[in-house]
Amino acid sequence: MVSLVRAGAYTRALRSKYLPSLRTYASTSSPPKLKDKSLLKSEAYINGKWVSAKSGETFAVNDPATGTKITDVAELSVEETESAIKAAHEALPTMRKMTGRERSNLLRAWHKLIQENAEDLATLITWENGKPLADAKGEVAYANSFFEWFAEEAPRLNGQTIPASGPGRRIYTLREPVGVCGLITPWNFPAAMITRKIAPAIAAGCTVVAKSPGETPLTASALAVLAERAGLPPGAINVVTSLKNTPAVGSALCESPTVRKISFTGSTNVGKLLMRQSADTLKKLSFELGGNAPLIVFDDANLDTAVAGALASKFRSSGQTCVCANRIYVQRGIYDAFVEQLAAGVAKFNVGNGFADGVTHGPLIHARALEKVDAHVQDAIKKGGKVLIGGERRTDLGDHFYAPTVVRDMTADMQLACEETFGPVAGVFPFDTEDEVVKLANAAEVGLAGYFFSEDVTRCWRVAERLEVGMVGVNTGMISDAALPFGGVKESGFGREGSGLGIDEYMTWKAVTVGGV
Ligand SMILES: NC(=O)c1ccc[n+]([C@@H]2O[C@H](COP(=O)([O-])OP(=O)(O)OC[C@H]3O[C@@H](n4cnc5c(N)ncnc54)[C@H](O)[C@@H]3O)[C@@H](O)[C@H]2O)c1
Ligand SMILES: O=CCCC(=O)O
Repeated sequence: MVSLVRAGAYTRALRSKYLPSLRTYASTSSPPKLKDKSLLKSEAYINGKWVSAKSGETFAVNDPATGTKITDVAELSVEETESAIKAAHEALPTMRKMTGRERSNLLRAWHKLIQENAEDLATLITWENGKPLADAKGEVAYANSFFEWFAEEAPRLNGQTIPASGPGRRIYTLREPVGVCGLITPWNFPAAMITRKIAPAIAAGCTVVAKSPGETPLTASALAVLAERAGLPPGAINVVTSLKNTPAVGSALCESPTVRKISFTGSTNVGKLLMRQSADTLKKLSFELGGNAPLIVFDDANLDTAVAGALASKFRSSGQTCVCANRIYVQRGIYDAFVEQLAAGVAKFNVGNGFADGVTHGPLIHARALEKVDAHVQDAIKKGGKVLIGGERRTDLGDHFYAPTVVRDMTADMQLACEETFGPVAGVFPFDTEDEVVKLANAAEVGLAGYFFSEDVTRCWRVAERLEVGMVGVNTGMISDAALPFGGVKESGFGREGSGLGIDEYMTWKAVTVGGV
């Protein structure tokens, strides 16, 4: 409590220092408008048709900034998921028969439509997810870059010729689409998480049943409207919407013998469940799961670069990305200067409704997310952490807002050290030596992203190799790129999305041996 009281005074001091740029916004009053209203869909998309649930059931999609309902969306059942799987299966020969160039052209047409409708797509993202409109526009561009990237990959699905071990035989390989793919994605990037899967699947010649996130289904459905306009054949892309029925829909996808591949982005616990459910049909799997990224600042770092990197990585989407820095380790020689400058950077944030001008950070997705964030902050305070800024709910803005927070004097026994917060809390831990911090960084069960800041080139090589993660940012807090092989190690899952590797997740290698040559 004492440290919170002090934090309040400190926050006020920082705020008054930066007041000219510090504004907060209450909820905007009128609902957002789309230029093309037909992009707002309440139905699911199966076999080229927009369908309601046979049961008539729906679920509400709410604006996390205001709590108001945007619309009701069809709550699909297992039976309807099975009809989507059937449609995808029937569309498979059409997609397989196309040349890579033809599939590339479909992706290009879709890419062009996304560009043309970028503003509406960004509006939908901000509306259902809450992130600031500028970030939502950035997400649309990022999401669309996967169409461009995999449109370029589709015509180049080359196999190999391999010299055989004995005489008279020749070996060559064919790369073939794996088949019907079940895609399950989360709410934090309503566009990019789904395009990162659909684009390589279509490029490879697969068909898909995408289960859109229950919290944010509207962006995925708008993308399906554009897929239809781009000329994707019926059944090639199916979008199943559900909230309450999500576990049943998920197991229908995992247990179906027709579905040959599951690609999932979400938490490690749900990933483990889906892996168990997929075991009986031995599916190909790609899992992009939870992270708990370490961000390390060595004494020899450039302080400004390190602070900018930490602010960008930690507070992107209000801390709700799987690659957000979660544990910030700072060497003792630079510790006090770093935490001061980090808190000063946070004081410049504008928290509010993502549609309001100048807002840099929006709400969290739902009440559960806020509870976890607050529990991590309270636990840190109880164990000796000192809140420099934030540390409280912003009930003045709405039910889902949490003040961006910096806590210093963090220790390894705190919850935030062991669990992904998935919210706007920067917990800063002091350390003394490189060996010590590498050990701390690698102590997590997960290993998705890791970051460090140092101007010593030999250290840069060494630490990049020592971190047990799938992706490392050296002197940068921003790593996301369609060109990057995105994925983790340990309990962050397996498989890579984007890059030259991403398409292989949707293909199989067939080896052909020709005898009597
Ligand atoms: N590695 C990555 O690329 C990546 C990206 C985004 C989020 N994540 C992780 O996701 C987590 C945050 O999202 P969350 O808490 O909503 O995760 P979550 O696993 O609870 O839900 C993610 C999505 O999975 C689906 N889902 C949930 N339960 C399911 C079930 N029983 N069967 C089938 N599908 C189910 C839902 O559509 C949901 O939107 C964090 O751990 C974060 O690190 C990872
Ligand atoms: O949240 C996970 C994905 C974030 C990204 O692709 O940058």
